[in-house]
Amino acid sequence: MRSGKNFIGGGRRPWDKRRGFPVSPLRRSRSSVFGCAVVDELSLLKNGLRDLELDLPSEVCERLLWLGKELLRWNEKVNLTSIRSLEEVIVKHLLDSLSVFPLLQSGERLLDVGSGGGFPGLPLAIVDPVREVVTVDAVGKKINFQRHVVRQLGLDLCVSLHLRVEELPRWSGFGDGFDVVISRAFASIADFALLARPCLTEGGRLIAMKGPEGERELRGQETRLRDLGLEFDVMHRFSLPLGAGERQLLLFRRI
Ligand SMILES: C[S@@+](CC[C@H](N)C(=O)[O-])C[C@H]1O[C@@H](n2cnc3c(N)ncnc32)[C@H](O)[C@@H]1O
Repeated sequence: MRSGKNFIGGGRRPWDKRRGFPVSPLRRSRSSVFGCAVVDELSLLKNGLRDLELDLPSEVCERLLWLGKELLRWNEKVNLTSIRSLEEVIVKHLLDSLSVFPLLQSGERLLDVGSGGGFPGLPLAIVDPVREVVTVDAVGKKINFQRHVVRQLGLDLCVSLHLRVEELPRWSGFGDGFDVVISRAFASIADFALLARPCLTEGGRLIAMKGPEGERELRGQETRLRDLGLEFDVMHRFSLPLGAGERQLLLFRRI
């Protein structure tokens, strides 16, 4: 894992005490990647993680793959994602979610707004289970899935809430708010900032996970963001593996 900073390695890990986690020997099945037969699922995940400079223990990779498979299993009955293959789930959900991991600092309390099937919140909680992660979504069936994952993986510090983010400051566990509020495919930068700003601690950060449209969306919004008490900090660009698209991570700081 990158610099090992955020991962409590060695000794007994939080999930060791879990009962009933469906541990099965990893199937290293060969399969197609977006149509071309190339690598097995574990290699696809590990290669992508390496590109993100994340070196995760095998059991963490196993948990991530389990999440991907479980998402697809539930998706046969409950519509959670438009993605239908495990390869695409690995690239577009797991790896994309984890692209933000190197930007987080150890111990920061994280809120994922409009988390849908749990992205990016659940992969981030799996990789760093000693971080407090709260995910919210307005749709109950999506939160039901997330709660199932949280239970099965014993993610004791991850809480999934069925509510609108506007209601979150009234939640009993809100406390002083969140050090980092993140969203992916949730709303325009301006709307995300408006809704998320009340959830930030002083000095806290917003991270908008965007496609290539991020930079364009940001243009001309600085004054509006400043009026909300937010300042643009930095943008990170990267490409998903296998030509799955450009991504932009836009960071803002509460001033
Ligand atoms: C396009 S999905 C993105 C899901 C996930 N972040 C991802 O990238 O896969 C947007 C999600 O935002 C949720 N949402 C929309 N408005 C919301 C609000 N005001 N509060 C909480 N969730 C909201 C929707 O229910 C939906 O699940």
